[in-house]
Amino acid sequence: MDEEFIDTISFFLGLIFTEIHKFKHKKMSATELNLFDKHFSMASRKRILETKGNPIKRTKTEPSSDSVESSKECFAFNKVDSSEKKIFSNKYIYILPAGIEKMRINIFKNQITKCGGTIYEQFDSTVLNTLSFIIVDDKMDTNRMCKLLHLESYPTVPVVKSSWLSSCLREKKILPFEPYLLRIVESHNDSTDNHLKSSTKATSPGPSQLQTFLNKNKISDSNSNYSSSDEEKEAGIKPVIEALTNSKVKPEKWICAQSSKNPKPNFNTNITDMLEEMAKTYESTNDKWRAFGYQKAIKAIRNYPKPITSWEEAKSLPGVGGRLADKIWEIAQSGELRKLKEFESCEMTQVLKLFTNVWGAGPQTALAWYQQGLRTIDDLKQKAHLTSQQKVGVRLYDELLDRMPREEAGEIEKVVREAAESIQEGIIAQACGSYRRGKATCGDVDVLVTHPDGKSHKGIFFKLITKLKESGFLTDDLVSVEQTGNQKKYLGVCKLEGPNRKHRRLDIIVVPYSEYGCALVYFTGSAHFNRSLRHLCKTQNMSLNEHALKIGVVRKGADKIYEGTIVQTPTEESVFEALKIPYRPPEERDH
Ligand SMILES: Nc1ccn([C@H]2C[C@H](O)[C@@H](COP(=O)(O)OP(=O)(O)OP(=O)(O)O)O2)c(=O)n1
Ligand SMILES: [Mn+2]
Repeated sequence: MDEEFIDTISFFLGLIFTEIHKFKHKKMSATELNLFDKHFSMASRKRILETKGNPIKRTKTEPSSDSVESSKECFAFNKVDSSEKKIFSNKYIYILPAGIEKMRINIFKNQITKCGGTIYEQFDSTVLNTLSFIIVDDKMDTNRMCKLLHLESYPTVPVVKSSWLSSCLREKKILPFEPYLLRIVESHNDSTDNHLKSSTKATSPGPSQLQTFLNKNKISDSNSNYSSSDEEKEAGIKPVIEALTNSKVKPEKWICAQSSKNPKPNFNTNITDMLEEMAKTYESTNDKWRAFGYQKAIKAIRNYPKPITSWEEAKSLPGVGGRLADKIWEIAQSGELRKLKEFESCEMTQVLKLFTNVWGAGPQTALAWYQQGLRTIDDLKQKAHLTSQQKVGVRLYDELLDRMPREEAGEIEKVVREAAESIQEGIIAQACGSYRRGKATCGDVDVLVTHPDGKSHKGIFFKLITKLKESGFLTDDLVSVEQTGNQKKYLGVCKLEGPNRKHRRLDIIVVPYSEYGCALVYFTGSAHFNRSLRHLCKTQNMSLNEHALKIGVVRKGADKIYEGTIVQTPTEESVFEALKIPYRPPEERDH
């Protein structure tokens, strides 16, 4: 995907996160609850009778042994084997996936099946008669649920929030629906009846028993503002997006306008540490947007000038919605986060984290390995089908995860520089990345190579790599050559001579001198600093990447209609100048 496109999506997503609000739940009275339970128990008895011999197709999820195992841990299903507790026998369940993490859905499905229940993989109105209940995300509201399920009104089966299911699984019994039932949306104005009509689009001829009951008792919800009608939703979000699309960020309002040096103290490290762990977990389970949401919130919390002392304070931060505010508040109050503990005790999450740390393996590969029953790095070594990169990643697992002291990165830079100079006089070889930003430790070394005469860089790439291999410095290749335009990149592993040396990741990038200014900015980073520069560019009809800075770019939405023209930027300083921002030394770009 185009990086600019990702920037745009990330930016708007952040915005939308900020726009989402949570409203407090009102509870049903005991009488209301009794009526409700009575209705549902009657309805479900009737359904069970009806379903005998009913030909409607149901798909039963195959409980794969590993995921059942993992969920056993996730829900503390130990000691008593859950299979002995068939709490969902004769229950036909549909889980509306919107808003529930993929992994959680899989766990639910496996657990329900193990507890004797039947999962409907597909929903359409014909299965309604046979369903026992519908599970929805805790944040779901009635309008949205009806819309997603293509229902004209609240269905005649209980619609229950997923936390009810979690509690049932944990306690190994069917708990009362209260307070987990999804209720009909009520208006903010007083004319409840009117609103009920419009909000539920009560178009069904002769309202159902449930509908009548709800109307009579004026049951109200809760999350009404989160996602109401389409029109309301569009009216709320679209203008904000339009306003932002049209906005021009002035250079002085640029996201990274502050130097990263002497960063503000973080008054909420306990919170950001735990949320970081959550974000990492979501990354390893391929839940990119959730991970992004957490990262955005973490940034806001880091910048917050004092310890967070209330839920409202947490909720007021950019990027923090109600559910995240709940978590922040939970940490602030108790020093713990149940959800994180759940993750930590969940085998699958832990194994996915372990596997996504293998160089060359992403979340999908990690999941595939997990599904094959592999659990440890040794399992991978012995049983997995590995690419050549993953073989290196597995063999050097611990060493490649270890960050090196910056002094060692300096030594590696020196070896590459001396080899390059011995091939071509006057060559420039500069370690960029975290090393150039002055970080105390480096994950890898990113050496940028060029020649000021504008032509001698050509042909150096293969000579340099060969030389470093012959000397035994480069031990493994990950990507032998990756060509983008006029730049060539090598990704591999090196090891300095001497005792107690570890294998380290090394990238070597050879660029023409004409692209050196932009390449230096790009490979020095940080990645966040680069994103902020690209965002700034967009507001000035420019574009920036590792090759060039262009002006006069014409965009329509995420597309570039006109590519613009290259501005000569021979030095890093000239890039900043063209962007109309003051030069920022590398150590002040560590955002
Ligand atoms: N998605 C990315 C990845 C990298 N980069 C740029 C900025 C980084 O600073 C530089 C080097 O990438 P690294 O992944 O090596 O990151 P760092 O060197 O900053 O950190 P580390 O110490 O983890 O290597 O490339 C980027 O702009 N966007
Ligand atoms: Mn690096």
